[in-house]
This record gives sequence, structure tokens and C-alpha cells, in this order.
Amino acid sequence: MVRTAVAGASGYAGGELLRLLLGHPDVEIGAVTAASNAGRPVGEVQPHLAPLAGRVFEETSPQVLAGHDVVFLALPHGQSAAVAAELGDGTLVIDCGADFRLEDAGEWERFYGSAHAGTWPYGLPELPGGREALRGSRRIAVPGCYPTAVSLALFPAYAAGLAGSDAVVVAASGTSGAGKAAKPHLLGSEVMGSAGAYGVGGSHRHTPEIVQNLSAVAGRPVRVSFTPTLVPMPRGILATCSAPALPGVTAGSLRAAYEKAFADEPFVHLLPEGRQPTTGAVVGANTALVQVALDEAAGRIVVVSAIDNLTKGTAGGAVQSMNIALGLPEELGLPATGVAP
Ligand SMILES: NC(=O)C1=CN([C@@H]2O[C@H](COP(=O)(O)OP(=O)(O)OC[C@H]3O[C@@H](n4cnc5c(N)ncnc54)[C@H](OP(=O)(O)O)[C@@H]3O)[C@@H](O)[C@H]2O)C=CC1
Ligand SMILES: CC(=O)N[C@@H](CCC(=O)OP(=O)(O)O)C(=O)O
Repeated sequence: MVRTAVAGASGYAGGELLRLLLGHPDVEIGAVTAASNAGRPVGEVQPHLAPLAGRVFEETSPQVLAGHDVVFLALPHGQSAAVAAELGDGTLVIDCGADFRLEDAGEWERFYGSAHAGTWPYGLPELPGGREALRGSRRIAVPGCYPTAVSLALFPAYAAGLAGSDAVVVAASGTSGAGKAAKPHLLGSEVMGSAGAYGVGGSHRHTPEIVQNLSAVAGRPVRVSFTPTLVPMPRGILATCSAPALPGVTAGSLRAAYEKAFADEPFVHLLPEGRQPTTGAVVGANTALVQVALDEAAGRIVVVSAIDNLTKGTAGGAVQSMNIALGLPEELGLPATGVAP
């Protein structure tokens, strides 16, 4: 059995990690740690995790996290590096935060306003070369939830050389993407029955991560205009992405590129023509649904993807990457089906 610990287990990402780890046949759950909730029973804070109800959150410290095969970090940005530094190379550390995702230190400093901690292998196995980067790794940076939805949607077009360099993305997210901590704009009375944009004008910190992924696949710089929006639902991201269609691209060649890219992917499904992804269909699933179309009049490739931000967008992606790093079957313990209605 693989002995795991979850730091930040009282939060949304930590709670989703625990839900998935409870269903993983090769895993046992060791330490579950928190900050302000340390000392409280898990059942009080995460009532959906009934099998762990009697456990108590411990403090997040190197001593508590020592002695595990795998440590998942689901901590606020900037907290991971100090914790990871205390965990030796014998431990697989999987960071759900942003600290180790970006390769460009300048971009990190520009968007996060602090010193760059470094770069770890990136936990999006579906990207070209993604699995190879993770096998045997002892450190993994889990992608941001928007970059997961957007990169899965657009990388096949860039990998096949079908798309020009200017991508435009508008993505809607459920409120759990913002974490559990109380924030005025997330009050029920502010969010219910209302949708709005934020991080407009290229200022959202996921922009450089999306640029990094698509540029690596394209082999040239890709510019991305990314606008996130907040919509009144607890979970889910719906990303509507477009890029110029290069000369000669047809609806047939585009669809063929996407069919090829996802043919062997256990968790990414290209929907039959005419059906569109919905977030409701992936709630609780480690699945991305994708549809692609050619807008001939506009000369643009349009791709829509849907994920659950907490599952494929965070915790599911983290467990999938753990499986690959440890040489376990990639799909082990991961739900591919959603909860409906
Ligand atoms: N929510 C999402 O969809 C996604 C989240 N992530 C990433 O996952 C990480 C966690 O996010 P999320 O679960 O949403 O956030 P939450 O606010 O829901 O949870 C944060 C967790 O971190 C703990 N914590 C807070 N401050 C500290 C500290 N100084 N030291 C140690 N622990 C601390 C909290 O403990 P306590 O509550 O006990 O104070 C809680 O367990 C973030 O880095 C986020 O970027 C990544 C992708 C998507
Ligand atoms: C709705 C909402 O607020 N979403 C978050 C993104 C969540 C996520 O993936 O972010 P990390 O980079 O923090 O891991 C945001 O826009 O900041």
C-alpha cells in the first residue's frame, strides 16, 4: 500500500483529494493536516467524507508529513516550497498550488509578485511528452484548473500544426475554484443568479501557464487572450477557446486531428459531432469533454471543453499523475463517470 498524506485537507482541493484517495485501492491515508482547522474532527469540516469523520486534522508541519510515500500539498500559493524542502527525495510531493508550474521566473514574478520557487514536472499527462515527464518523478506540479481545461482543448490543434498564434479563451468557472476561505464577492447573495468576468485584460495569473503549455506544443510563441468568468455553480469549468485556422484546414482535417489526439486517452472524450460539453456531465469525474468545430466564415477553430475544476482540474489530475509517477495503472481509483442529475 502507498501511504499518503494530504496537507490543506480542510480545503476544497484537499477534500476532493481525500474523496478520491478513499476510493483508491492501492492507497492508505495517513496524516491529514490543516491550519485554522487543526485539532477539529474531519467530520465537522468535511462532512461528505464519512469514513474519515472520526479523524482529527493535525497541524501542517514537516514532522507530521514525514514518513509518507506521497504527500499532496493543497495549500495557498507560496506555502508549498518551504514544506516541500523538508521532505526528502524519497517522498513523492505533489503540489496542487501554483508555486512550481511556471518555467519563466520573470513571468512568475510578474503575475504572483514573489520570488520564483522553481519548476517541477507538470502534471498534465495528456500533453505531448506529458507522461514521460512524470514517470518516476518525485516532484509534480499540478496544473491550474483553467490551464487544464484550455490546454486540453487547444493542444491538438497546435500539435497538428492547424492553428495560428493568436488564441482567445473565455472560460466560466464555478465558485469552488476560488477556495473555501470567505471572500466578499463569493457571498451567496452576490453570486446567486449572477455571472461576471474578472481578471480581464490579460491579468489573470493562469495566462502565462496557458501560454507556456500551448507554446511548448506549437514549438513557437502562442499569444493568448484569456478572460475568466465566475458563474453561480459550485463546480465546473466550461472553456470556449478559439484560434485562427491556418490555410488549408478543413472541418475534416480538424476533427481527424482531435480524434487522433484523444483516441487512447482514458479521461478525455471528443463528443460526437453536434453534441456540446456541459459541466453538469463531469461533476465528480476525472473527465474532460471536448467538442471542436471550424468556423469557416470567421476563419477560426473553436473548441469547447468541460471539466470539474476540483476533479480533473485539481485532485483527479493529481492522483492520475501520482499513478503514473509510481508506475501504477493510470486510471486506478479515478472515476471516469460523473454524477447526474
Ligand atoms: N479550488 C480549485 O478549484 C483549485 C485549487 N487549486 C489549488 O489548491 C490549493 C488549495 O486550494 P483550495 O482548496 O481551493 O483552497 P481552500 O481555501 O479551500 O483551502 C486551503 C487549505 O490550506 C490551508 N491553509 C491555509 N493557510 C495555510 C498556511 N499558512 N499553512 C498551511 N495551511 C494553510 C487551509 O487550512 P484551514 O482551512 O484549516 O485554515 C485549507 O486546508 C491552492 O494552491 C489552489 O491554488 C488548484 C486548482 C484548482
Ligand atoms: C473561480 C476562481 O476564483 N478560480 C480561481 C482559479 C482556481 C485555480 O485553479 O487556481 P490555482 O492557480 O489557484 O491553483 C481564480 O481565478 O483564482
